[in-house]
Amino acid sequence: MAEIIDGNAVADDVRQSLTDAIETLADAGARPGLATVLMGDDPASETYVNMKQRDCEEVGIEGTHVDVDGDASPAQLYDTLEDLNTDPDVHGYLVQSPVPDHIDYREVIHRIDPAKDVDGFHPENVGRLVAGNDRFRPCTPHGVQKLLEAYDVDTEGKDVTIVGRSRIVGKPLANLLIQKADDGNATVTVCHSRTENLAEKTRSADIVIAAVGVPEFVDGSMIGEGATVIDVGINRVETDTEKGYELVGDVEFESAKEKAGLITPVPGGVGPMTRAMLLYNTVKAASIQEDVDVDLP
Ligand SMILES: NC(=O)C1=CN([C@@H]2O[C@H](COP(=O)(O)OP(=O)(O)OC[C@H]3O[C@@H](n4cnc5c(N)ncnc54)[C@H](OP(=O)(O)O)[C@@H]3O)[C@@H](O)[C@H]2O)C=CC1
Ligand SMILES: Nc1nc(=O)c2c([nH]1)NC[C@@H]1CN(c3ccc(C(=O)N[C@@H](CCC(=O)O)C(=O)O)cc3)C=[N+]21
Repeated sequence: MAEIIDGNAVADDVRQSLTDAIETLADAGARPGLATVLMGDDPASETYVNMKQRDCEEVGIEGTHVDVDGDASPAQLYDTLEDLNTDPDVHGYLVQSPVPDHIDYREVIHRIDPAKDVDGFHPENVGRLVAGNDRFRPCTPHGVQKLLEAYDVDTEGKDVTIVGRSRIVGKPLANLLIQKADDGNATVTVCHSRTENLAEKTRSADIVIAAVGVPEFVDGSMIGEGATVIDVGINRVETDTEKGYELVGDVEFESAKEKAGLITPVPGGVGPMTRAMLLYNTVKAASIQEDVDVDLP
């Protein structure tokens, strides 16, 4: 029976250690600023953006939010981005995905100043990461690394199987875990919808990371005895409850926890870490732009 990883507690620790860096910045007369941009009115996105703003308040980051009408033209959205690129009080910002169908998210990312790209999605930042010279690690992959570190799960020499090869989770995480670095040095297998014999690849792994977007895709039969299981998935499944939905991961928690040595829950696993690492990147962005050295956790 697995030990359950407490993502909220590790995220709290990250936030706590960031407050020292934020104080150092304050002593130098600088306050880190993060802006969130939300186009349209996707309810899940609204929840996340609100949480991100609350996180900012908690640690002393100046949070601002920009709502863009769901019917606005690409040019109108780009104007908003240009304003943020030139606003000296905004050290970092993100455009919450998904964006409406008439907007090309790739084009949006191109227009974000790479120095303010706290999601780490801009091609310049992706290239730097792949080259082993990262500036902003994407928040979810970085959060997974921090969770593993907090629970003393060494990745060096270990077999890691990632299910999912997305631009925002699977691919950058694979790149980070194969880096020649203390929090890398793993042997990584990346699975996707065309993978054959997927269960064999997860079953033989020391660490299984699920980022599939399919509720309960990975079950206990696909997990090796004692493995570490990281569930990145966040799926809203409709229920009869007052909220109307329940959050379900990409791992079938009940069967997986019987096999795993360590496992993340949903909610309370990777999600809070994603938000904590966004604050981390914002503090890093402010430190670079304000030319103030800070200690980052
Ligand atoms: N906790 C957090 O902070 C975050 C959570 N998420 C959650 O993580 C999950 C993944 O998100 P994201 O990476 O953006 O998802 P995407 O939909 O972009 O990618 C899903 C990946 O899973 C693969 N896949 C889908 N179905 C199967 C299948 N049947 N067998 C094998 N592989 C499959 C896809 O393969 P192919 O490439 O072949 O299509 C793709 O590579 C979602 O639940 C999302 O909500 C996302 C971001 C942050
Ligand atoms: N530009 C951009 N950057 C993102 O980082 C980004 C995005 N777009 N679009 C959507 C995904 C998803 N994502 C989550 C962040 C926090 C939680 C989170 O905090 N989850 C909590 C609970 C959330 C709840 O109660 O609804 C938990 O798992 O415990 C989840 C998911 C960031 N994303």
